[in-house]
Amino acid sequence: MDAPDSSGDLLAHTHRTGTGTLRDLLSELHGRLATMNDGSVATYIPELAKMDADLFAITIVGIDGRVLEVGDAAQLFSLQSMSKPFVFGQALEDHGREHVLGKVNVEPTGEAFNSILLDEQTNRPFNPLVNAGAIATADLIDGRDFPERLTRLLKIFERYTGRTVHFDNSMFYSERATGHRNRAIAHLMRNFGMISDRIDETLDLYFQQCSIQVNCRDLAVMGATLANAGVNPITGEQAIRAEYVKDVLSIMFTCGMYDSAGSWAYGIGLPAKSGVSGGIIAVVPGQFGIGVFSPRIDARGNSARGVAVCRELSQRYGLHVFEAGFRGKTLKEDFEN
Ligand SMILES: NC(=O)CC[C@H](N)C(=O)O
Repeated sequence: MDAPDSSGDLLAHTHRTGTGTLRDLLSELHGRLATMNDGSVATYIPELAKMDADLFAITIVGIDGRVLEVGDAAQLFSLQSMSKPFVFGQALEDHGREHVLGKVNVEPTGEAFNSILLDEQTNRPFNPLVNAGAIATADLIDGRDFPERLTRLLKIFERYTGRTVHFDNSMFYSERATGHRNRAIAHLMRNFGMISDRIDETLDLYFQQCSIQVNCRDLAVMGATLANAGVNPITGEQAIRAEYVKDVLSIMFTCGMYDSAGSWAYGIGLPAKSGVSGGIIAVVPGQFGIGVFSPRIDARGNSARGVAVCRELSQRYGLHVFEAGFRGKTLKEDFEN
C-alpha cells in the first residue's frame, strides 16, 4: 500500500538527534535485520495483505521530544491492536477503575489475540488487549451518538501522536466485511451482559480504531507519552491522566504480546504492544518510546523483526525494567551524543 508522508506537521516541532553511536547502532541493526525474512504479512484481513513486506523502520523518541529514526519511518500503516491500550486508558478516565474492571479483567490469557475465551466465573474477557477485551473497552467509549463516539476515539490518538489522525476507510471496510470472529465475540459478550446493546456501533468503533493510520514515528511518540507520565513530549499535551499510566503499562507488560507475553516480559522486559500490521510500541518508563515497523509477523501475530530489534536494544542497553546489574553505557548516554 502506498501512503503519503504524513510527517510534516509533527517534524516541524521536533528536533532530531543522533549523529553518533546510537545512530550507527540503529543503522547497523536495521541493515542486518532487513535481511531477516522470518514471518509473513498478515492476510486474514484482505487489506493488510497489500502491505509491502520489506518495509522496515525503527524510531526512538526521548521524553525530551528528541527523535532518532532509521528506515521507512514515515510510511503509514494501520494501528490494529496497538490501539487497544490507549482505548483502555480512555475507558478508565471516563468510567474509573471499578466500572472498567467490572467489564474486563487484567489477566494474561496465554491465548491468541482473537481467543474467544471469557473468564468462566465472571464472564469477563481476560484483559483489554485481546480482541474480546478491546471490544468491551470500545463499548465504554461514550458520546451522545455514534459520530461523537468516533470523534472522541480519534481524539485519543491525536493527543498521543500530536497530529491529526484519520482511519483508513478501505482497511475499515475490509475488517468489517470479514470480522465474523470479532462479531461472534461481541455477541457472546452481549449475551453475558458485558457490553451494551449497541453491538454494531461498538464493532464499527473497534474496526475503526484498528484502521487508524500511523507511521513508525507516531508509535514511538505514543510510547514516549506513556514513558513521560502521560504528557506528549512533543506537544506538551496531557494525553492521559498520570494516575492511569501505570494501569496501561501494567497490562502492556503482562498482556501486550499475546501468547508470547511471558517470554517477552522475561527476556525483553518492557511494556509493549504489537499489532498484526507489523508495528510494536515499546516503553522504557521515564525515558523513551520505541517504535518498530516491519509487516512480517510471526505465528503469534508479532512483528518478527520488531521483536528482534527490541530484544537487541534491551540486551545491549540493559533496558529490562527489573535490570539491576547493568554496567554498560546506557541508552540515555548514547541518545544524547
Ligand atoms: N492483533 C491485532 O492486531 C488484531 C487486530 C485486528 N483488527 C483484529 O481484530 O483481528
